[in-house]
Amino acid sequence: MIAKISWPKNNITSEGFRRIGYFKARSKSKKMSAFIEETKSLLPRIAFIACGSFSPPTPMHLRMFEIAKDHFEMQGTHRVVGGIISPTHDSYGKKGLASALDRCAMVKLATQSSNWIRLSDWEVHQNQWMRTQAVLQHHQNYINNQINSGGAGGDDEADTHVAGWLPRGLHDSRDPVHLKLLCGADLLESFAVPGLWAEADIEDIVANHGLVVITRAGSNPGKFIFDSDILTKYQSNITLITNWVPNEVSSTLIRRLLGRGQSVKYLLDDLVLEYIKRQRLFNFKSRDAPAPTECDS
Ligand SMILES: Nc1ncnc2c1ncn2[C@@H]1O[C@H](COP(=O)(O)OP(=O)(O)OP(=O)(O)O)[C@@H](O)[C@H]1O
Ligand SMILES: NC(=O)c1ccc[n+]([C@@H]2O[C@H](COP(=O)(O)O)[C@@H](O)[C@H]2O)c1
Ligand SMILES: [Zn+2]
Repeated sequence: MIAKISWPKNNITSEGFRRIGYFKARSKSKKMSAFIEETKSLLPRIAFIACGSFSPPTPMHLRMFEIAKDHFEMQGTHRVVGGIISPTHDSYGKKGLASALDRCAMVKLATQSSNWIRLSDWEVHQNQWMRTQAVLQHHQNYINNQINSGGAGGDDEADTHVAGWLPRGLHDSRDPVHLKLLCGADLLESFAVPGLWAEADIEDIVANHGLVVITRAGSNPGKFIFDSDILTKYQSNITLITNWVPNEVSSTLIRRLLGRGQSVKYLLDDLVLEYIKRQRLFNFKSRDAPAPTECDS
């Protein structure tokens, strides 16, 4: 309990002076933290969007966001106000892609403990697979509309309900929020796969949005940027961040272990794992399950 402090009246004792000093120091440090908060609030606001399969979401997908947020906040250059996970459309058709419904449910569970990373299911609800540039543009436009209208709507999603992926505190100020694409180094390197990405999209992403790349084993993003004229040209818009605590977990490895009936506990969020077991995703085989009898076949 905090002791009640009686203020010295006329005859100020040495104890009184000590207390006055204490209050002065306290108000000084209060002023200082208010000053720091005010300074922070002047920094440009940014948010991240990660596009991928998330089949299933792994702790590394979430770590990417934390690593990126730490980076910008420690540099003291930006305020990170939100993180968005946007699973790709079912028609992306990649091997091992669970249904959008299941992937979205798993992302929701995986982000339950975060107060700033959220699911956007906009991409999966489109009629077809969307290019990443279009996904970025949609979310950026939606954020801009929300800010300009003070939260009163602005486009299709807002007409019915406010999108759940919008950063909390978006309306704390009218300052713009700049959305950057967050990815691992392997996604950056996929820019070089012939026919996979349109050059105009790559240029728009790096020139007008910005790219935040987290290192990943087996990739050399610094060299990849050096080797590309377009990426070198817009290098100032690409933030390359070294992950000093790498974890080579990947959705592919999780799917492989699950399919073999091996444990993935501690590699995956418990809630996500429960969901996978319940829905029997990824050929999940339980070693505890009774051996099939003749009647089962
Ligand atoms: N361990 C990791 N380190 C850095 N980035 C990662 C890591 N795992 C995934 N990412 C990034 O997360 C995003 C989504 O990736 P994706 O859904 O393909 O995950 P994945 O684990 O690579 O899955 P898969 O094995 O199915 O390819 C991509 O930008 C990818 O580079
Ligand atoms: N041209 C493009 O915009 C393009 C090409 C390939 C993949 N992608 C996206 O990149 C992400 C890659 O995810 P995976 O690493 O799981 O394949 C997905 O969100 C996919 O939609 C975009
Ligand atoms: Zn991948």
